[in-house]
Amino acid sequence: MSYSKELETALLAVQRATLLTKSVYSSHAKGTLSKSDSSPVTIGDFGAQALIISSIKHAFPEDEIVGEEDADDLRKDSKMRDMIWDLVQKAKLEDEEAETKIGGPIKSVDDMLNAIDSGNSAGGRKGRTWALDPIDGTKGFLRGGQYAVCLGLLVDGVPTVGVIGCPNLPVDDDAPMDQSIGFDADDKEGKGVLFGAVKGEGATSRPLSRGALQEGKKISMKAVDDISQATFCESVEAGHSSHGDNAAIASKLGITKPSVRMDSQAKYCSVARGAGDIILRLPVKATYEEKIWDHAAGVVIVREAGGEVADVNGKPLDFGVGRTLKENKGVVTAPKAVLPHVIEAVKDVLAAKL
Ligand SMILES: Nc1ncnc2c1ncn2[C@@H]1O[C@H](COP(=O)(O)O)[C@@H](OP(=O)(O)O)[C@H]1O
Ligand SMILES: [Mg+2]
Ligand SMILES: [Mg+2]
Ligand SMILES: [Mg+2]
Repeated sequence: MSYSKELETALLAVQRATLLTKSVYSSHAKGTLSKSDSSPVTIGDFGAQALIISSIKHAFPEDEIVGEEDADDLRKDSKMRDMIWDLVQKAKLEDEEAETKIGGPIKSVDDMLNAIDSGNSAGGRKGRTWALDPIDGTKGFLRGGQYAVCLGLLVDGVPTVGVIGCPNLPVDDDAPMDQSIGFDADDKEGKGVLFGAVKGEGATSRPLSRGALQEGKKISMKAVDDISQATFCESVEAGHSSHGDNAAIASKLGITKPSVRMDSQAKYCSVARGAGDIILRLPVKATYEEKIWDHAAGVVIVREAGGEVADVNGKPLDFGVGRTLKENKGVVTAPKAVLPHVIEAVKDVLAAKL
């Protein structure tokens, strides 16, 4: 079946939400709270979740949504709630037809809080479920690094549509992947990319705009003939991915170039357009369960660009078991043809640690 309406809705919804996040990114007051797992959340995360869920509910009222955030803290904190309401009202696409397609503005504060809380689906194997990460890489967002607004559609547990907005990546698909950021609030610097993919139909990138969608261009991964020349990427945060294990695996593969460290699913987008080759996310803690919203959209984009993902044991990622990837450990991404080789190196390094 065709997913053209799903793709268009997701592209517009993510694009509108990036406008909100950009306004928070360039302001000093990010309204940061600490969540129960002591990870940060900002007014940008809440506002983006409200806008995207209201877009999905407008176009597909029956669909389930697994969103990272909930509104519990906001129901107790009127100052924070008012800051978010202000942001949400200002974030509008400058194209009436586009804005109408995603339902127009949210009507009231209660509707905004209810939208945020509609991301409470338990997920699962049956039916249509959107996995939403309103700001992925919140720590990068706070540090002035990369971050991404990520929305994936799972159909019977299978990642089927993926859309990611990366306001701080260069528009040029051939730009090298480095850590230079330099965000420009007036969009003068050629930064801000919107990636999209539908299972079986390929992946595209287009510049983020403030109105109607720009035209998309096909993207694809680079072929890796000599794995020792591959570029590998990993999280900036050592608490999210074991830099030591990642380095040992790279060395086993003969890779001598240092890793490129980047926050968020901007990593998936970068390798999907050939700016890097391999992503290593080796678990830091054996008990950590990866969240489906941290991977669903990126997995569709990377697969449609010629890549494949698996966990550290080479098992396919199972998105149909709830809000987390509890049947998997870690995530490894590479061009399809070389993934088995990378997984062998991962297994060797992990076995040597036992
Ligand atoms: N101990 C841990 N291991 C792996 N991932 C973790 C983690 N603690 C938090 N994360 C996840 O790492 C994500 C960011 O990934 P990256 O390091 O690639 O930027 C966070 O997403 P959010 O920023 O959306 O909360 C969070 O869900
Ligand atoms: Mg978070
Ligand atoms: Mg995330
Ligand atoms: Mg997040």
